[in-house]
Amino acid sequence: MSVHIEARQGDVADKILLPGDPLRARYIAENFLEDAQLYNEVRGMLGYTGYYKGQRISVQGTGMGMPSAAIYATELVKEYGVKKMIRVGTCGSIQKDVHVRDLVLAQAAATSSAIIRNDFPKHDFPQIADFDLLMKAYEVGKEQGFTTHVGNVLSDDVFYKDSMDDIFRLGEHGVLGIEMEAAVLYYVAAKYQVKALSLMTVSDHMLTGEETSAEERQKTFDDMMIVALETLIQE
Ligand SMILES: O=P(O)(O)O[C@H]1O[C@H](CO)[C@@H](O)[C@H]1O
Ligand SMILES: O=c1cc[nH]c(=O)[nH]1
Repeated sequence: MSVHIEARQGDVADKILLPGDPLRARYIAENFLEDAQLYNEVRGMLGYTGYYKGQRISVQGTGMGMPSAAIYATELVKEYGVKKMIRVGTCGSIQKDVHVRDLVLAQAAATSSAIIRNDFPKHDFPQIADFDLLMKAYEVGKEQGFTTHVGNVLSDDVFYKDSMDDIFRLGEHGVLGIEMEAAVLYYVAAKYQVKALSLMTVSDHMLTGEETSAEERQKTFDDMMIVALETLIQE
């Protein structure tokens, strides 16, 4: 057991998917994994281990925001020996040509979080994806015919913002979308020398207000899971 995960040693696979929403973890376990076993219910942050195409894979909810994601990523790596982590999340687009339902691969993540700045007050330490995971996910996305964008995202501490001015300025500097966890996932991976990648489905559009139906959203989530799972087993 670790502080926030009640799994026993060996219950968690060394390859893991990390959705923010614990119910997305359950959805993945029920729809993509064979023989999935629940290993965590502490705080309702569901975690499962099962098999995808014969390979042992886990899926663990991380909650919303960087403090929560950092807790789960750290315990998974330090206490359970996880080596490859892929976040399967959602983001809001801040680019005209990045549409709702597209897939965003976070090559890097800017952040407003103090977590990294507190550790490195004198350095701007870039948060980057593992190159092999990134390359493989891009290849899989293209092979599957999914609209796949690669670039910077913003991992923000604030969901309800008083002003979008800075966010849209980041868009003018090429940032593709905003979400709340990728940067710290990359930071934990760098700290403990493991591999991490963040994939996001665009759930809403901050510039155009573009929306999608629940059914379409579900289909796109499924596309993202295929990219993430195929990447985890091939890389
Ligand atoms: O859908 P998830 O993975 O939770 O990701 C996004 O959704 C949440 C905000 O609604 C934040 O966690 C953000 O990063
Ligand atoms: O707009 C959005 C959409 C998903 N996640 C966020 O953090 N913001």
